Amino acid sequence: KRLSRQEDVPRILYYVQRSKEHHWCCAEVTFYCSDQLLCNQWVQALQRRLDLQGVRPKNLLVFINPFGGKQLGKHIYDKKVAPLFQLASITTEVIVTEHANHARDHLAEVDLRIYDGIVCVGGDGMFSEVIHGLICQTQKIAGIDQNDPNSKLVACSLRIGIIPAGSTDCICYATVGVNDPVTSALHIIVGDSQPMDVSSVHHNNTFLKYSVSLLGYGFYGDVLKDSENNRWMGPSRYDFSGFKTFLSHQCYEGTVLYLPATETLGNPRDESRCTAGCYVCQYSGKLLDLSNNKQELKHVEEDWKVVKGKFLAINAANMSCACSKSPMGLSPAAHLADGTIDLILVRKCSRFNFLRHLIRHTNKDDQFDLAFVEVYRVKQFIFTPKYSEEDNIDIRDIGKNLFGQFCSDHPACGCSQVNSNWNCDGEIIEHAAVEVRYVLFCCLELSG
Ligand SMILES: Nc1ncnc2c1ncn2[C@@H]1O[C@H](COP(=O)(O)OP(=O)(O)OP(=O)(O)O)[C@@H](O)[C@H]1O
Ligand SMILES: CCCCCCCCCCCCC/C=C/[C@@H](O)[C@H](CO)NC(C)=O
Ligand SMILES: [Ca+2]
Repeated sequence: KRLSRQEDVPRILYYVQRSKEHHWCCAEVTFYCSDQLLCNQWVQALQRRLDLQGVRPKNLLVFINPFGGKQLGKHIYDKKVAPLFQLASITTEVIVTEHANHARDHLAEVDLRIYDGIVCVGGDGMFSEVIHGLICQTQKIAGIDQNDPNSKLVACSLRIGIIPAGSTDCICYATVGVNDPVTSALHIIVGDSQPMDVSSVHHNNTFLKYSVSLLGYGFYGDVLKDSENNRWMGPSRYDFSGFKTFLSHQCYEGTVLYLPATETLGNPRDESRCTAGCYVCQYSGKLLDLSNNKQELKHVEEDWKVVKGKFLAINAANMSCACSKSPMGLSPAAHLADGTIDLILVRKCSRFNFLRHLIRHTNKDDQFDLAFVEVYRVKQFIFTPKYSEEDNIDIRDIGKNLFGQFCSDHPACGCSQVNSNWNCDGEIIEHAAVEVRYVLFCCLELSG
């Protein structure tokens, strides 16, 4: 950069600048050149360099959920993201969703070959819609039956970017390190990518959902269920329902069967923290490729472990699940793409002890260093509630009619005969009995 003379042609070069704690911003430098020809040569040479990179997207399909989080999705996209895409010469087709599952259904059908990636502006629920549409279309084309829990899914070739505009934004936070729309837009522009583990949830050999962040039964299932009635509160609905759910102190009885992940590196209580280029994920990725290409590793019955009991929470974390409320996450050492799930079992305990565990989600203390908390790194698990789901409906109805809340029927135990439901990336799964397994790490995220 040098001082401008009147006849000089100004050219602005925009670049990514790192600022505080994982934040990125767009900075610029202005060049002045009196030789027009030389100036154009420079611009063309730089453009050629950028084109050669290949990873940068040129055409994106953007979904905006206008009702996620504080309902600012459209504003965030128009004011903070679209101008950056324009500067980077990225063309976009923008769809503002009109109803829930609009993005999922569109993606399941549309010809995706013209796009270099998909962007979702919203929260975890919106990201979940997008991966469902994308995975479903990919399996349909490949003739894969998603209902068969043993099906080998085909990897999706498109990357998904998230512009955070939801309430928790845990998938964005856990992958980028922060939930900032400008940072995510810049990661998308430079073509960053991050593989992510995807788990499938089945019930009686029927496919229910895919999960990429948290699958939570008990506490997080009940928080979500209650919070859906208070969507008008925006993100604070989770605080309100969290407090109510904490006070209700419901525990749920059932059996967990799990298959420990023995071939991968690390364990849920080690000091490793998954970041871009993580060696644990790279090592595990190679192993997974090997076992996929050769023959499936056979698991004998003895490999499965059983835990029976009364649980306040069963949390299955595919990734750390870090978010602004829990900066280290529900499972700080979980990996984004190692093919495993951290299964956290919180057994029945006093309200005080449960509060100690919850508070440790928000600070750096070890939330697993408590006698009533167990954590396992698994490839697969099955949960069977003590009370069958058919009986459960009857019990719930009777309970509601007679007492308003069924748990008051046996206060001494504090254990509910009503089942909880699963919170799957912020979406409710009504079934309590589920079979969950790692299925693929295909969905590359642009904001990595
Ligand atoms: N136009 C729409 N009208 C109503 N619901 C929508 C619309 N578009 C998407 N949805 C649904 O809104 C739900 C919540 O969206 P989203 O995840 O973006 O926000 P959030 O729930 O506030 O955030 P988070 O998931 O991070 O807690 C999703 O389940 C999605 O299916
Ligand atoms: C009384 C103190 C209580 C403190 C509890 C703080 C715990 C915060 C943990 C946040 C949940 C992180 C897991 C993310 C789940 C998302 O998939 C989901 C949808 O966005 N969000 C929620 C809240 O269910
Ligand atoms: Ca994982």
